[in-house]
Amino acid sequence: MDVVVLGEPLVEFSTAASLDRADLFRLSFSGDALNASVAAAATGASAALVTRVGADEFGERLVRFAAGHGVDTRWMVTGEGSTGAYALGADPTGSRAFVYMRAGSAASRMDPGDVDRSPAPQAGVVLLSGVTAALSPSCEQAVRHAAATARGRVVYDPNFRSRLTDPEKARDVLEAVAPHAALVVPSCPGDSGPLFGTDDPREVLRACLGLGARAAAVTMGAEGVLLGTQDGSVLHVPAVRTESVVDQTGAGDAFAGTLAGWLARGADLVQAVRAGTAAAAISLRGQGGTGRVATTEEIVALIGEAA
Ligand SMILES: O=C(O)C(=O)C[C@H](O)[C@H](O)COP(=O)(O)O
Repeated sequence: MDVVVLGEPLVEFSTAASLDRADLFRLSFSGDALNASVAAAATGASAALVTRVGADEFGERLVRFAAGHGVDTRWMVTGEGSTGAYALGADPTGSRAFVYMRAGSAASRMDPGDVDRSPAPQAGVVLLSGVTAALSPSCEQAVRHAAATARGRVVYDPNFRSRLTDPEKARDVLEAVAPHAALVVPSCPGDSGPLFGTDDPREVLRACLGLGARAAAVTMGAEGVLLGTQDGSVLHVPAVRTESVVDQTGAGDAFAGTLAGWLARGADLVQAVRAGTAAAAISLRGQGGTGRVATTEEIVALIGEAA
């Protein structure tokens, strides 16, 4: 398997209105792990999502949705607990608001055994996230175990969510995973404040490398990506401009999933980051986490090179 993603797919109820007023929601499917695995599969890499869904209609639909996007669903198993869901809307300031309905969900019951039963240890790239680690203590163990047992490259997206965890716990997981990571992809701002106490991207980069990650790609939205490696090289990769921004949800996951797919297909780090920035820009054109998935042709047209 080229890419294995571990985490929780979610049913998504989204609206452009504010959550305290909206009465019509669009139903779709998201969650950081699903968004990333769909993006990885779209690169032409083989990509599996390792998770559990509930024995309910939404669980079945999530599996169908992932399969429809080319994700290998053999390790999306049915377990106790319900399928997780979230509502996405605008908050009063105009930025996005999330409400989670995922406590005790089937995916939150994953444990290190789910990793051992999956192709994660042998995969070319294993993509892990702070959201997955924050779901429950057993999920945190699964993330730590997946990082420690991966023979391929580990990519870690801290994806800090204050509604799921606190900075101290999130930093603990990051410190445990970073020494195993080929690449850490923190957002700045976003992950940077809670995890590193700074919104200076160069400091965030230094901190990630200081924790032992072989490379770090600090994502800065419209400011692009700051990519640095242990040999001291630092490169600024500009963002790909896009005019029609509908919704930013899932842009970070599209970045991570796409770069994981390109890395697994033999691209170097710089190419993979460039591909990720193109996929992130295209994802801004769709509503929700999977509303607009970039094709390889679109990515190649934007960055002028192929994996
Ligand atoms: O918050 C969670 O747990 C989710 O999984 C919901 C969203 O789909 C992702 O969070 C989007 O993540 P970004 O790519 O950073 O926009």
